[in-house]
Amino acid sequence: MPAPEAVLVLNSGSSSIKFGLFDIAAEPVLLCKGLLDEHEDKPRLVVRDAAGNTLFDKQRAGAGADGGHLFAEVLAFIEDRFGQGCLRAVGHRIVHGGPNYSGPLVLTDDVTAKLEALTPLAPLHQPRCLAPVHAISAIQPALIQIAGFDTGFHHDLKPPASRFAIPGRFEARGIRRYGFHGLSFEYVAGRLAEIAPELAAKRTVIAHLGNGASLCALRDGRSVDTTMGLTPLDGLVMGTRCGTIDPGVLLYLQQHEGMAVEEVQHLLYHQSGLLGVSGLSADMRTLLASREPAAREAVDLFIFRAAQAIAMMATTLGGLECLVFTGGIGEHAGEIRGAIGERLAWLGVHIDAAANAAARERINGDDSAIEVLVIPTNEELMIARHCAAVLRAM
Ligand SMILES: Nc1ncnc2c1ncn2[C@@H]1O[C@H](COP(=O)(O)OP(=O)(O)O)[C@@H](O)[C@H]1O
Ligand SMILES: CC(=O)OP(=O)(O)O
Ligand SMILES: [Mg+2]
Repeated sequence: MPAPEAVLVLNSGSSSIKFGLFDIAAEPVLLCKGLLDEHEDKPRLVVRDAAGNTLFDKQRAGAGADGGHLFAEVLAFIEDRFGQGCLRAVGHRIVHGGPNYSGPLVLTDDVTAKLEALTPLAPLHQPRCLAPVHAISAIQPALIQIAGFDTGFHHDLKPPASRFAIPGRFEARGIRRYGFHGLSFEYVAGRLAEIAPELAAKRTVIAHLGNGASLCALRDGRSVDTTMGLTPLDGLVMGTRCGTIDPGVLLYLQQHEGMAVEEVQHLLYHQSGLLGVSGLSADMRTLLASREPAAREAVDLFIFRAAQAIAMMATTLGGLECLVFTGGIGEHAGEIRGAIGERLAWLGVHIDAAANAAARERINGDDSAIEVLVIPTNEELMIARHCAAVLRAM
């Protein structure tokens, strides 16, 4: 078998790095996927084939994370299995593109440095997205690396959706609403057009409910509003992030609770959201299984705020015809989808209990005024498509 023309895609999240290897000779096809877990004291590399069978699972004992070494192992595994020189490029999910970057592009040292300078706008994500870029260029300096931006899909967001109600001079300095999860929204919007072309032009809200969570309002398949802002801290309740909060709380904490700026940042990014409210876990599965009242309170707040925000997006769109759930919670937690649907019954949402429990693609009841779908996201495939386009243009 000839060596494939492959791209390795890295999706660096807040707790682990997912990756996919794609053959990009034609429409990208997944060759294998896996997980790089640098957390705790035993870095772990797991590789599975496209069907999910484990090809490689190695947990190395040893003190401290050693991310660079894990990347060397991934690259060696790929060459070993798929042939020397098969790798054309590495694609990365970069969370913040700032005002200057939206479409996929080749990461030069200059671009990487400019993206690094955006770290204050996504402190939880940006360093974790960029660390693999450095690690890989140290191992294989000649390998092309390509960025796909989470902010890119919202690039055309316009006022009033893009504006904060602060003086315009701040906007001129790039302090505006950007939005995130764009690779996921772009993939899901494309998939929606494939599986239900009649819905492609409908007023649609996509709910990406994962560890991070946000909504996107789509008109004619394009983003016209979203719940995240300058940073991925705004909007919905998330695993460890607070989402929308009275900005007066931040001032109060600093002025009257004696908290330093860094402590407030840590509180809002790492200790809030589902984890903060429940005092138990950031993981929706754990909370749904718990009998602790505080766990229930966290789940109820998540549902309340998600439903409120969907209605807000519907107002942007001047109505709602289609609602799509995606992300770890959106795809797997039927209880959460059902409860959000109940709170939106007044809007004409009716989720069919049996279809929802079975996580079918279409979960609305026949009498629902709004189509409700579950579409699994695939950020890695979206990045692979972007990489293929960049390589073709080179
Ligand atoms: N079967 C399930 N039931 C409820 N929640 C689930 C289920 N599977 C995954 N989740 C939740 O999905 C969230 C992680 O979402 P995911 O999109 O995978 O996160 P990430 O942003 O890290 O990619 C966690 O809160 C997890 O508990
Ligand atoms: C932007 C964002 O919130 O990403 P994640 O869901 O991976 O945390
Ligand atoms: Mg995610």
